[in-house]
Amino acid sequence: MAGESTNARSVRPPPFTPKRPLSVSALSSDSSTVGRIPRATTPSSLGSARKYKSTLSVESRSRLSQRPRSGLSPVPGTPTKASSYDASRPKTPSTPRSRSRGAESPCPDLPSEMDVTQVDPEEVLVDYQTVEAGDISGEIDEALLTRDHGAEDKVMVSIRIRPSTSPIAWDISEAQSKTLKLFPQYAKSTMSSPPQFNFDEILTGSENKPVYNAVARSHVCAAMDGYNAIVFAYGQTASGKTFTLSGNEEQPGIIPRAMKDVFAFIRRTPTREYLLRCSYLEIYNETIHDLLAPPSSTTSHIVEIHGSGSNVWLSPLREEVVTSLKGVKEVLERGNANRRTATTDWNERSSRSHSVFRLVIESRERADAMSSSGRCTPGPPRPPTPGGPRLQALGGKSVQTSVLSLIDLAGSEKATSDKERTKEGKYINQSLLTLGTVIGTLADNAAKHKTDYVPFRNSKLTRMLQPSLSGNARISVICTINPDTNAVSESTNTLLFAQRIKKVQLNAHKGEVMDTEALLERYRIEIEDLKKKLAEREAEAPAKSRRLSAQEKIEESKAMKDLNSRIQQLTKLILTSQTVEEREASRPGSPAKVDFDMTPYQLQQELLAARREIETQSTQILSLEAALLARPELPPDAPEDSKDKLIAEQAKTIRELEIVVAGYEDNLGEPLRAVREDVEQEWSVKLEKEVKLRKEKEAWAEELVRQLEKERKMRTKLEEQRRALAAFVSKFDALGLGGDLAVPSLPKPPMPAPGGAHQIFAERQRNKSTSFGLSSDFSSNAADSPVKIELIHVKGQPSLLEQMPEEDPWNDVSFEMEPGHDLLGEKENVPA
Ligand SMILES: Nc1ncnc2c1ncn2[C@@H]1O[C@H](COP(=O)(O)OP(=O)(O)OP(=O)(O)O)[C@@H](O)[C@H]1O
Repeated sequence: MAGESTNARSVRPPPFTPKRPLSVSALSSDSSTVGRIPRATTPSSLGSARKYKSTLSVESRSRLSQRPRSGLSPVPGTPTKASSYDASRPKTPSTPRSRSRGAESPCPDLPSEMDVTQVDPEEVLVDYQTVEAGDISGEIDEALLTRDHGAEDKVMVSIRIRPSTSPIAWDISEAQSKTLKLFPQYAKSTMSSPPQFNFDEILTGSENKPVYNAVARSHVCAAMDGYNAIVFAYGQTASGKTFTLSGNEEQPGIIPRAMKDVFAFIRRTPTREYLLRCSYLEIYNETIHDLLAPPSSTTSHIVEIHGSGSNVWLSPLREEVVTSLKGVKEVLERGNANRRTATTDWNERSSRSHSVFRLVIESRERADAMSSSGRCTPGPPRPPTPGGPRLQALGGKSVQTSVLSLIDLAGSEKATSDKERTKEGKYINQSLLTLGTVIGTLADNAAKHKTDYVPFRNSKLTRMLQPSLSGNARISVICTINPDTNAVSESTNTLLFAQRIKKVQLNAHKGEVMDTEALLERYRIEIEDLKKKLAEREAEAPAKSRRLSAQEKIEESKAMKDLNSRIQQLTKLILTSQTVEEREASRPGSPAKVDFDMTPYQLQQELLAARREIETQSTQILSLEAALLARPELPPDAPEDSKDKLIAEQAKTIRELEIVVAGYEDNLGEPLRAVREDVEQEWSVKLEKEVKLRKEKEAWAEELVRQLEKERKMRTKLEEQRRALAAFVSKFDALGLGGDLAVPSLPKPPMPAPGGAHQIFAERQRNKSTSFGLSSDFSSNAADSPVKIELIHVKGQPSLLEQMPEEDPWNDVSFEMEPGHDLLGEKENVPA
C-alpha cells in the first residue's frame, strides 16, 4: 500500500499546486519567512521520555528527565499519602500561565500562521494525496471504513484497570467476559453479595494500542464519517486517565493514535477532501482557558460558552488548521505547555483541570473542477468565513461537519494537604458531581421516558458538553480505576458512574451542510421516488380495495393523501428556493459589483432602491422579532418531544384559523361586499352633484369679478370727463362770457344767474348719461348682469362697491353706487 501511494505521488505532474503551503516543514525550509514556526520547535526535537502531556514547571521537567523511560514497570502502588508523598520533595506550584507561555512553550510568542483566521481554507485542504505515509496508522481496514459509525444509540462504556504491585480488590479473571467483581472480603457489607459490573470492555495492562482499538477507534471513524464523537476518560486521581488519553513516547495514547487514524482515513478516502482544525482548552476552577491563545494577550485566554440547547459554541477560541501529524503534535505540545498540572499527594503530575482537545472535521466530495493533472484548480482567494462551516459546499455537494472531542477529565480526589490543591479539588469534585447528576438525570429520563430538567448549566463542563450529552454525538467513556484495596470506595463510585452513563440514550446524526443545488437535487429525487410509490399504489388500488376492510381503506387513502401532500410540499420547496435564487440573481450587486459607468443619477437611484429594500427588510425583521417574542415560551433545553408537541399545537391553531377565515369569507364576505358597493354608489352620486354645484359657483364668482372690473374702468373714465367739463364750466362762468354769444336779431336770452352754467351742464350731463344707456335705475338697466342678480338677492346688505375705500375728500365727489342711484352720483359737491 505504501508503495502504491509513493507511485501515485511520483506521477504527479509538475504544475501541482501544493495544498499545504503553510505546513511546519515547508515553513522551516524557507529561512526568509518572517514570523513562522521554526523547525526547532517541532516535537521531534523533544526528549523521547516526554509525554504529550508536558509538565509546566521547570522543576517537574527536571524530575521527569530523571524518571525511567519506560514508565510502565514501576507503576506506583496505591498512591496514598503514606507511600508516595515525599515531604522533602519540593512541591510543584500550580503552574503560572505567563511563565509557562514565555519559558516553556515550544514556540514562545510566535503566533501560529495556521490560525484558521489567517489562512484560506481552500489552500489547506488535506486529501489522500497530501497525507504523508508516516502520518498514518496503516491499520484502518475496509470493514471500519464501510461501517455505519452512527448506528449506536448507547454510550460505550469501558473500564481500564491500571497495573498494580499492591494487593488488589477486584477480580479481573473474567475480564474476557466483560465482567468485573469485587472480591467478597473487600465488600462493605458481608451480608450482601459483592458488587459485580458488566461493561462493553474491561481492559487491563499497560498497552495503549488495544485500549485505543477497543474504545476509541470506531468513534474516530464515526467523526470522520460526519458524526460528532466524544471520547473521555473518567476516574479517580492517578488512575491512568492521562496515560490513556495522551500516553507517552513508548505507549502513545488515544489522542496521537486518533490523529494517525484521521490521516489514515483521509488517505483511504480518495473521493473526499478535508479541512481539519483543532483547538485545545482546559476548564480550570470553573473557567475555560484557551490553551492555544497567543501568549501576548492575557484576557483573551478566557473562553465563554454561548448559545443554548443543542446550539452551543465557544468563543473566543483559537482554532489551528492542521495538515499533518507533525502539525497536530506541535499544537498539542503548545497547548500542553500551558496546561496546569501539579504534584499532589497521589500523583506527581496530576491534571488540575479538565482538558478538551477538539478536532473539527469538515469534508466534501472532491471538486469536479479538476485540472488535467488531477489536482483542484485553485480558485480566487477567499477570506475565511467567520463562524459556521469554513469549507464551502461546491457544485451541489454537501459539506460534512463533525467534531471529535478527546477529553481528559481531572481526577476526583480526597482532601489534600495543600491549600491551593484543596481549592482546585473542590472545583474538580463539584464539576464531576454535576457531570454525575446530569448523566443520572439523562439516564433516568431515557429509562422512564421522562423529560425532567437536566442541570447542564451547573458546571462549565456539562454546559459545554450539553449538545453531545443530549444525544447528538457518539460517546465513549473510559473509566479508569485503581484496583488497590485502599481505593475500593473511589473505584466503586467510578463504576457506578460508568453504569449510569451507559443508560444515556444517544441519537447522533450526521452534520451536513447542503448548498441549494444539492438540496434541490435531493428534493427532486424524493419527489420522483414518491411519485413512483403513489403510481404503484394507485395501480393496485382497485384490486386492493375489494380485499380491504373499511378501516384499512381509510388508512390506505390517508397514506396516499400523505404521499400527495409530501410531493406538494417538496414541489413548493423547490419553487421557493428557485424564487430565492432568482431574486438573488436580480438583486443589485454588492458595492464591489457596482458599474462605475453609471451616471450619478443612476447611482442615486440604485442607492435609493437599496435603502428602500433595507427598510423593508428591517420592517420584516421587526415583525419577525415580534412574532418570535409572541411565540409561546419553552425552555431552551426543553426535550425534543415537547418542542414537537408545541409545533403540532401551533399547526393546529393555524389550521383552525384558516378554517375560520375561510368560513368568514364564505358566509360574510359576499354580503359585506354588496353593502359596501351600495354605499359607495349612493355617495358617488351625491359627490358628483356637490362637485357640479361648486363648479357653477366658482364660474359665477369669476364672472362677477370680471363685471366689476369693467364697471370700475368705465366709472374712472366718466369721472375724468366730468372733471374736465366742470373745470371748463367754472372757467366759463368766471369769464362771464355767456351774454356775448347772443345773436342781436334774436330776442336776448335771459342772463344766466351765477352758477347757472353749472346747472345747465349738470342737466345736460343727466341727459347725456341717459343716452349712454345707463339708466338711473341700475337694476333695470343691468338685467343681465350677475351684479344685478346678486344685488337683488342681497338687497339690504352693503354692496361690494359700498365697501370700496373712500375717495379723497379733496374733490368731494361721491360715486357711491347704492342701488337706485345714478352712476354719476348727483349728490356731488362740486368745488365752488
Ligand atoms: N495502565 C497503566 N500502565 C502503566 N502506567 C500507568 C497506567 N495507568 C497509569 N499509569 C501511571 O500512573 C501514573 C498516574 O497516571 P495518570 O497521570 O495518567 O493519572 P490521572 O488519572 O491522569 O491522574 P490525575 O487525575 O491526577 O491527572 C503515571 O505515572 C502513569 O504513567
